[in-house]
Amino acid sequence: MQVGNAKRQINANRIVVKIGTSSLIYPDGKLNLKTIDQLAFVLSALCNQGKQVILVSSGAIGVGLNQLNLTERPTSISAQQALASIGQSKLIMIFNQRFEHYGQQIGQLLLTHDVFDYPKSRQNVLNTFEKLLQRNVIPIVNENDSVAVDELDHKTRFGDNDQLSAIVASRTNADLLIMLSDIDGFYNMNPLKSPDAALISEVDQITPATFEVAGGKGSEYGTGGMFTKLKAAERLMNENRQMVLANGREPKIIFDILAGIPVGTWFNPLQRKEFSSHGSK
Ligand SMILES: Nc1ncnc2c1ncn2[C@@H]1O[C@H](COP(=O)(O)OP(=O)(O)O)[C@@H](O)[C@H]1O
Ligand SMILES: N[C@@H](CCC(=O)OP(=O)(O)O)C(=O)O
Repeated sequence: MQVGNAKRQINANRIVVKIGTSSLIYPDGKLNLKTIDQLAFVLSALCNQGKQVILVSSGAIGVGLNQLNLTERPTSISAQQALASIGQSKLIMIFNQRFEHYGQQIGQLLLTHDVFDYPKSRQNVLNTFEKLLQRNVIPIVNENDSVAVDELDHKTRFGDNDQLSAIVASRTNADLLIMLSDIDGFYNMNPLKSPDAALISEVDQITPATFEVAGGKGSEYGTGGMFTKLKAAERLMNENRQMVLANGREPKIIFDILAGIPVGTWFNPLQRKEFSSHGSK
């Protein structure tokens, strides 16, 4: 782990952006239209610049709660799956409206684990991603919460969109995963519990000690907390890919990230550093 302020070397053409529920919904359950609109603007602008963008968006259950004026997440699986069904259709409708405003087409992909487990369906979904990206369409991905189950003999759930976004970034051979959350980045202690926690600007390898400072979720609406974000970063770094974790409050931060400005936490694998320090890239 390091703390640094130098300009970052980020050359990304195919980018996966993941946004968590806590960035899309205010603590009182209302939709954060400002963030949603700015996200649509930024991603549309990137497409106009010739970048290929995939959005992994959480929020189905949160928006479902909002639609039914509920403040607490129900405990039963069936109630959560029903809420996801209500929320996902509303969420994609809002995205569609906002992206249309910026002249940007979107497509929806709701995925379960088995889609990636079986070679044929994996290839089909990867073909779909490729076709959408070739046509300058932004695929908007979420887990298919309304059908996903997780039983001993029937594991189809991803469980969280942090892992799903890393799988999508890996399978689509993306250059970068930008993970937007309700926190400025990865801290050396859980900032909710330790006011003295310091932001780590760069992580070049993830060790068991890294996981020790990862705490749980920060809000009613989050799910995995920092642990699942580190698991996502670990998966990507093992494949020599990069991830930036940053605050999603103002999605314009994505422009800074792509310009190499040191915001958030840059998970930049050691091999990549060694590679570039030899002047090969
Ligand atoms: N070491 C840490 N650094 C930063 N955040 C942490 C850390 N440990 C725990 N957290 C918590 O993780 C939360 C982000 O995860 P989560 O609530 O699941 O958000 P999201 O909806 O964006 O996935 C932060 O709000 C923070 O409270
Ligand atoms: N698929 C679920 C979100 C799961 C999830 O990982 O949520 P989050 O921690 O907010 O990214 C939903 O759309 O409600």
